[in-house]
Formats: sequence, structure tokens, C-alpha cells
Amino acid sequence: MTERFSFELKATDGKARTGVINTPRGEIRTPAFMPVGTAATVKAMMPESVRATGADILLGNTYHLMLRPTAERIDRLGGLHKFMNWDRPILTDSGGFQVMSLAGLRKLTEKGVTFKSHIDGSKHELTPERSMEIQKLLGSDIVMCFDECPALPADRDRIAESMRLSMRWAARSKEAFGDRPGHALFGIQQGGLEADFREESAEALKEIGFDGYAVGGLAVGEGQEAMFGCLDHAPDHLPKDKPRYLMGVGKPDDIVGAVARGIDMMDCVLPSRSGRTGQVFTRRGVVNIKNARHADDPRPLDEACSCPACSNYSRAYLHHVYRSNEMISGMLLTWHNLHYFQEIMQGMRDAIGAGTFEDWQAEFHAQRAQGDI
Ligand SMILES: O=c1nc[nH]c2cc3[nH]c(NCCN4CCCCC4)nc3cc12
Repeated sequence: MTERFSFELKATDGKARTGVINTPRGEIRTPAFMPVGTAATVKAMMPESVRATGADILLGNTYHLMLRPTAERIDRLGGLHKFMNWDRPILTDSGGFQVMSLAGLRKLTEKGVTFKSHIDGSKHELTPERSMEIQKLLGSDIVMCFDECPALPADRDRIAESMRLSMRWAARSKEAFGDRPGHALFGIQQGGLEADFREESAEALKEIGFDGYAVGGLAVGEGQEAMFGCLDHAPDHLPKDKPRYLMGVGKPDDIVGAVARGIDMMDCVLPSRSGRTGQVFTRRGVVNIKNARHADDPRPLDEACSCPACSNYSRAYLHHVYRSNEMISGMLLTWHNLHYFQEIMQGMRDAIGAGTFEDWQAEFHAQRAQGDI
């Protein structure tokens, strides 16, 4: 058991990397996908089931937990790991993104943001200092700087102004975080799709110094082509010996393209949220289980998948329990999707380690039939 946080690069293949992040609560194999556990639960999953899908780390949200049940209450109850019965690493987002996407009546100043809770309308404030305090109360292993993520499209002046505010907030986050062995603080690169601002942001973050570096400000509606265009240069300016985390991504082909461009960690609600809406990701493409064509289909979702849904149930059954709005539907489809996303990650880790990532990518794309299957 290590007392420190460290990143070991094991192999590279082109720009793709594979390695291990060592933390006091266990290791994180990279490239890594983090299931999202917003309100102290990965929805429809028991923690032991999340682990069974192959996850080494999950994500929690400062914004949601500060509103309900509050960080102070979770601290009094022994911290987020004990509270949600997950003893492996947890990364927490810092709250700024969720304030801008969920909260009401927001006011943004140099100090931070004030807002009204989307739950009960109560007034709250988030600053770099308060975000660090909340993430410490939660007991997060990987803490994210408090930042501002501008909605795209935005003009260059707005993007530059927002990025520079986030860099000032990154310095305040680092100051407030202090020296916490075994815990990590990640900076978040901003700069929209602008190569010069992305480089300026990376230089500012390296000057401050972080345990890892996130690529923020993406997956905000720019589309895959623009995101990949940004990822063709944005990670290049980040330290090679530290983890790179792309926030909020994504669909399977987004994830593969990001790893090919040097990303080590990702998170997205897509596999869990889609599990609840009947959208099933498979190696041959997406299955919409609510479609009547599955009503009499005795086959599993994916013959090659070993998850409980594919091992024990037919498409006909999954179609039935989805249409009947039964709880087992969300449980089985979420488990399958998370299992499939982790299989993609394991496949990439193995391929990068073997120097066969190009072939693996070709096989990944060749299997994907167009449209619904
Ligand atoms: O720049 C960011 N800083 C802090 N947290 C973030 C979280 C983010 N999440 C996303 N995108 C989430 C996209 N996701 C796709 C599936 C449906 C729900 C939204 N971009 C982000 C940027 C940031």
C-alpha cells in the first residue's frame, strides 16, 4: 500500500499511453474510464457491481453533494468512501461546471460563483477555497481545481478572459489545497478550441504545478471533429509524466480517439444514463432495446459479452422489462454498458502495451455496424 500518489508510464504506442496511478486507496490502470457516482451512487448499481465491471476509480460531484446531504454531514459520517461503501479511489469534480449547467440565478465574480440550488432554491457560494474545503470534507483522493468552463461557441475574447480567470482560480485552489500527501490536486486546462489559449493555459498550470492535468472546456457541444482537432494539440503542452484527464467524455469512439491523442483518464454519465433509457452499447454498435423488433428475440444483447445481462437474459426479456419500467431493466443495462466501456479500456491498455494499438483501433471501428442493430 503506497502512502503517496504517483504515476508510472508503462508503455506508449504513438501518442497513446498506458500506465498505473498509485494511490493509498489502490491503483488506477490507465487509460481509465471513471463511472459517474453523482449523488454518492452510480445509479442502479451496487458498489461491488461497479467494481465487478472493472472500474478502479469513480467520480463524485461537489455541486450535488454540497447541496444534499452536504459535505459537512458526509464528513461527520466518516467521509464519502465510507458513506457510499466504495473503498477505492474517488475523484471529485470541483462544482463550477455543474453550477453553470444546473443551478439557477448564478452570479460570477472574481471571487467565485453564487447560485441558487436546483433542488430547493437555497442560496450557495462556491469559490476555489470553498471547493477545496468541500472536496477535503468528502475525503476525495483526486481533487479538481475550481474552474470556469465557458459554453461554446464563444468569441476569442470571452474564451481568453474565462481561461485567465480559471488560471487565477487554479493558483488559489493550489494555495487552499495545501500539502496533502496521498491526495492529488489536478489542474484543468481551458482555452476553448484556440490552440494559443490552450498552450497559454498549459504553461500557466505547469508554472503552478499539479499532480495531474485535466483537459477541460470540451464535450460542451462542439462535436467530435472539433474536439479531436483540439486534442490533436492541447495535451501536447501538458507534462508527459503526469496523468491527463479529459472531462466528460464520452461515447465509445470518442474515448478511443481521445486515448489515441494522449489522454489517460475519462469520465462520462453516458453508459449509466443510457442504461436507464434503454440505449445499449455493444461492439457492433448501439441497440435501442425499446424497439419492438427485440420483443421475440431470444439472443443476448452481445454473444461475446460476459456481463450478467448478456450471460443470463434474452433481448426479448430486456425489451419486456424496459417496456414494463421494471427496476431490473436499468440495473442490467447499466451493468452491461459499464462492463462494455471497461472492456474497451482493457483492450486499449493491452494493445498499447503490446504495440498493436493501430490494429486494435482498426478492429474496433470495423466491428461497428451503422445504425441500430
Ligand atoms: O471544463 C470543465 N471543468 C470542470 N468539469 C467539467 C466537466 C465536464 N463535463 C463535460 N461534458 C459532459 C458531457 N456529457 C455527455 C453525456 C451527457 C451529459 C453531458 N465537459 C466538461 C468540462 C468540465
